[in-house]
Amino acid sequence: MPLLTVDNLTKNFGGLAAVSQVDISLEKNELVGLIGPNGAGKTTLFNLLTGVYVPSSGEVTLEVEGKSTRLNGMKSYKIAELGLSRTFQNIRLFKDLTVMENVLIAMNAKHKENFVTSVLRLPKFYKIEKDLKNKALELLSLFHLVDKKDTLTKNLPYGQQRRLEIVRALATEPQILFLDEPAAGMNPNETADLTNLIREVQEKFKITIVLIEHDMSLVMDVCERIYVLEYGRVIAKGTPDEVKTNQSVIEAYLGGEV
Ligand SMILES: Nc1ncnc2c1ncn2[C@@H]1O[C@H](COP(=O)(O)OP(=O)(O)OP(=O)(O)O)[C@@H](O)[C@H]1O
Repeated sequence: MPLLTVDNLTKNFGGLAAVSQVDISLEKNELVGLIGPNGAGKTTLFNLLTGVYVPSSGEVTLEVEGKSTRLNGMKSYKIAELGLSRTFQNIRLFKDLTVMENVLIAMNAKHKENFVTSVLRLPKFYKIEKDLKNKALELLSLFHLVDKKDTLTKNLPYGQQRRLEIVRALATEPQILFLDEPAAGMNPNETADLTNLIREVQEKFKITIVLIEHDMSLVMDVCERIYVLEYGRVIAKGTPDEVKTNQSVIEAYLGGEV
């Protein structure tokens, strides 16, 4: 059984089918790319899978420990609690909080502690807080951000803000992580560094990662499987080699290098 099954998913905006009859399946612990020309429906698909939009039709089913859960129409926070986390194309951090505070807020959303324990500051509260801080430091260290932990987020260079977005998404301990153009605006060195990090994260945390990315070398390098969208429909899927040589894909990219 796949971890996530997307069946015949459609989202209409007025007369426009931004996502149309999409079938996708995600296995546990795989790295999957989602590519396609501008306006193909990639972000809309992420928005449907993470509860930002309600599908017009179709099914999204999550399989956890033998139990199927239908995600259609579920609120985003509920979907996040079930282990689907994401980053956004436009960075959405708390700019006036420190790097560490941004990570801790994401963690607290997951670890809603007993009210009495937190209000009365019982010993358990301090233990939980210490554990969360250690975990946050571990994640920040993986993303080379530990020395920035007390920096206000708005003062971080752009590339580091993008990395912090991923840390924050990981802090919720997701089973599936959706990354929406994580390398957008990065220079080639930062992109290469990010490619390695994405791979490392997937291996270390044994999670499924879905990546929307315009940087083809990143997608081809890092993804085991790729889905290609055009005008809201899946026009191809397969390994990077299969996708690269697929005629519909080459045409969708106007004969450009894929
Ligand atoms: N909220 C909305 N209301 C109306 N139309 C929308 C809305 N969101 C997206 N669209 C339209 O749906 C289509 C798919 O958009 P989407 O942003 O999902 O594409 P994309 O593949 O992520 O594009 P890009 O690579 O440029 O980010 C576009 O034609 C877009 O204008």
